[in-house]
This record gives sequence, structure tokens and C-alpha cells, in this order.
Amino acid sequence: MKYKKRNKALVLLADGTIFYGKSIGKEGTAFGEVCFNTGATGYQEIFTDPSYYGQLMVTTNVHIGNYGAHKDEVESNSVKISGLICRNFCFEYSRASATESLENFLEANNILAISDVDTRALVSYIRDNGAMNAVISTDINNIEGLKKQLDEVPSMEGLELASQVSTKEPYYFGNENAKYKISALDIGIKTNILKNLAKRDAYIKVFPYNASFEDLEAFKPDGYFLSNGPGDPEPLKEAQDVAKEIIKRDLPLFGICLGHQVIALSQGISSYKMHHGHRGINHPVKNLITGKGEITSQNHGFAINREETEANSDIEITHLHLNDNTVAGIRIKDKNCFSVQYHPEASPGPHDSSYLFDQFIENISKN
Ligand SMILES: NC(=O)CC[C@H](N)C(=O)O
Repeated sequence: MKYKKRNKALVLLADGTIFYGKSIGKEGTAFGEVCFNTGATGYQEIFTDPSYYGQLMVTTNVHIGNYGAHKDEVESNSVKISGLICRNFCFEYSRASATESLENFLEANNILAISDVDTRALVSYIRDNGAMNAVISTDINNIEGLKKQLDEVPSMEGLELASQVSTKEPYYFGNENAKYKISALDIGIKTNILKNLAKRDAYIKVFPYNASFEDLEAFKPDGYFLSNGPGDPEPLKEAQDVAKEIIKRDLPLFGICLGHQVIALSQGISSYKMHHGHRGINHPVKNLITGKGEITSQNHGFAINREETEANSDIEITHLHLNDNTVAGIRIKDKNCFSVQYHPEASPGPHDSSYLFDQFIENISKN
């Protein structure tokens, strides 16, 4: 194993709590909302998921980097987390098909990563005290200066971030001779969602976050899709208008995560910031229509108001999160629209929920 000189680094939480670790290489400072993901695999997919834009990621799995990085295992074209906090960072990796080390991959993306942090203590602290802003830095003797800068970082609540990760220009995905055409609103779309739609014989036109219903309609699609994405759904008024219009016209619509929240908001249901969110790949959900359980991949810090959803006679709750009974899926009664708070496209899995893509295609085909 090659010797590497590694500088001391720290994690400073907004409430003043400090955890120490070591930089994996790069020097510097990074800010964001601190959150944790419990998945034991899929670190590269997590780091490149646009929904994590603006967040400092704590990985609870003790080894990060052990299977290297692969050029195809990305959810977007760059790393989207603002920094990584982990326990053991593996500079040596072991996997025949890996195309580079995670160290190189993070370096090429200019991401600050710190390891040797007591991540169990940090995660339990977040679980007790809630998600909050934090800074990670190799500038360990400048705590007062870092605190001042940290105070300037906006809170995730109320923050619009979709515009930061959305495509600037529309683009196409899949085979143009496919059976179905779908217009997708990119408010932070993951590549694996596009792959799942294309695999089901769909050709997709992906639109920027501020596209109008008329823009999406001009593609003459058979169905509409609202993507996952970062930040608070509340400020996304344009996307909510798009959802409202699609629902009003009873056109086939499917929304995932941020897209699900936007659909709910468009129908007058409010969203709220959760204590510390759901991020991992073993979250239990119950499908209330079939009575079956699903193990799901989740990544969200906001949720929609359950009481308001139950009180709305036009909306049916179709899925519940079994850990805390939060709303995990809805459908609009008498409309061709449904959405889920979790990730049926999950890569590397689990794949229990991939039937939702089939359901969307069936809704399109019946229409
Ligand atoms: N994965 C997502 O789409 C996340 C949605 C939203 N940004 C949240 O944190 O709840």
C-alpha cells in the first residue's frame, strides 16, 4: 500500500459541534447540509445523484472506495455532493471491471473528502439533533472563520436548487423509433430513470426545469414525467404549474421523489422538512393497493403532509413508509397520475419497485 501524507481535517456543524478526521488528499473547505446514507453499496451512484446537490454526505458503510469507480455507474455527468465524510477510505480497490480508483474519480471532480471521522457518533448526533448545515475543512486552525462563513450558508428549507443541476437545453434519450414518446421535466434527473424508461420502449425528450407545459406538449408525447432533484419542492412554482396543467388535462403522468412532491404541491398539499430524512437502500414501504411490502431505495429530506393528503378526497395514498408512516406514494383519483417518494430506478438496487415503470407504461398504453 502506497504511503500518503494526509492532513488533518474537521467537520464543524452549525451548532458548533466538531468532529475530526483526515483529508484524503485535496485541501480546502466545503459547505452543505450534512446528511447520511446507510447503503452498503452504490457510493458512486450516490455521489453523482443530482438530488444530493448542496449536501455533505456521511456514508455509514465503514469502507468507501473498496470496489473503485466505473465510468458507467454514474447518475449524472459529475459528482453532485458538496463533500464526503467517511470512516475508512480505500485508496486500493479490488474489482476487475473498475475503470479507476474512487480517489481519482473524486479528484477529477474536485471534491473534498475526509475520512477517519467517527461516523457512528456523527450519524447518531444527526439522528438526535436533526439535519443541519455544516462545513468540512483542512483549515483546522480557523474555526472562528469557518463558523462565520457557515452562518452565511442558506438553510435547505425554502432553497430552490433544481435550476443548478437541470439541463440548460432540451435533449433526447433512447431510440427515436421507440413505441412511446415521453416528455420529462429535468429538475435533477438521474440517468437510470431515463434508462428504465428507454428499456420499456420509450423515447424521451428531457426539458430544463423552467420549461412550460406548452414546451413539453410540443413534443407530442404519450406521457409526462417529473423527475427527482435537490432542494425544497416549495419554490418550484413553474414545475408545479406544469404538473397542474398535465393533471387538469388527465394526461399520463408519473413523478419520482421531488417530482412526487411537486405533484402534491400542485394539488394544494403542503410539504415539510423532515427531521433528518430517509437515505439508504433498505427502506420498507407498504403498497396499500396490493398489500405487499417493498424494500426501497430512498433519498429525501422533505415529505408531503399526510393529514392534508388523507383529507383530500381527490387523492389516494397508495404507499406508506413503514418506519414512520410518512406518505411514500399517491395517485390522483380519476386522473392518470401517480407518484412515489422513493426510487424505483435504484441502481445498484433494490429492484422491488421497478413495477412502477411498467405501471406508467401501461397507463400510457391504455390512454
Ligand atoms: N431524491 C429527491 O428527489 C429528493 C427530493 C427533495 N430534494 C428532498 O430532499 O426531499
